Amino acid sequence: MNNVTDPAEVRSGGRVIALVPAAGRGERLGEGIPKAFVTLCGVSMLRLAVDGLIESGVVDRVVVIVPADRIDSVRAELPEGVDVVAGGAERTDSVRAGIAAAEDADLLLVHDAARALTPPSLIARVVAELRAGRDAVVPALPVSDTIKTVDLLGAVTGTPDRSELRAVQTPQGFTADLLRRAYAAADSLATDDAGLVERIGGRVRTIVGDPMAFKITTPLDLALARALANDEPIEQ
Ligand SMILES: Nc1ccn([C@@H]2O[C@H](COP(=O)(O)OP(=O)(O)OP(=O)(O)O)[C@@H](O)[C@H]2O)c(=O)n1
Ligand SMILES: C[C@](O)(CO)[C@H](O)COP(=O)(O)O
Repeated sequence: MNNVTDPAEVRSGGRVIALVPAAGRGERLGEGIPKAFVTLCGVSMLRLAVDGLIESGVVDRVVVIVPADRIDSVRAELPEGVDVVAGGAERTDSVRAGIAAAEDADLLLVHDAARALTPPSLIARVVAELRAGRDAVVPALPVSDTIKTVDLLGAVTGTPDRSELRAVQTPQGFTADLLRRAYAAADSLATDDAGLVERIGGRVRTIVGDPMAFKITTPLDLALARALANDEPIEQ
């Protein structure tokens, strides 16, 4: 086991473990099965996401987090060496389970099975930023719509300056120590892992994301992903 503690060594030779939360229900997709097991070109989103991480060449170990009743079938489907653990009710719970299983990590990536077409080059760029000295790195893209804040009745309460807004993607990368501290301090759920790091005062750096890393959430997203998976090589 690599047990690097020197910060410089963490950067240069530290062990990278990627967590792939895949225990969601996929209610917005509405396919009737957990989303990570919906297929593109006959391959599950989970398998595509794992393959992308492996193809990036920058990940030492992959831990997937799945519904408890899928553990055995996922072990059979995924390449040998990929670890499989049970998820929880919310994404934050599932990531927490993955962190517990990644005790030998120096650097942690948290990815979504739902971002099945993420190019390996994006994964490599996130790890390169961590190795260059960043503690928390998230891929992000400018938003193309105007974003409004609203109250519970739907009345508009504000229009944030769009130039300051970004839509963030995964994988999000962290030093393992920082992410563990963020999760230890978390007393409520977050919609992304960087949000928990922000809550403990961590500095999170964005890098330019990739449109192919979009999250397959709705039936329209799935139609787009299936069209892209048929028409394009997965690697960019
Ligand atoms: N309890 C949960 C909820 C989500 N996820 C994972 O987190 C990623 C992003 O979540 P999302 O896209 O919201 O997936 P679902 O929760 O499945 O979608 P929905 O909210 O529509 O049910 C997905 O890979 C999903 O499987 C998870 O591991 N455990
Ligand atoms: C983590 C995430 O993919 C970053 O954009 C996103 O916040 C997950 O949100 P979801 O509602 O759980 O899909």
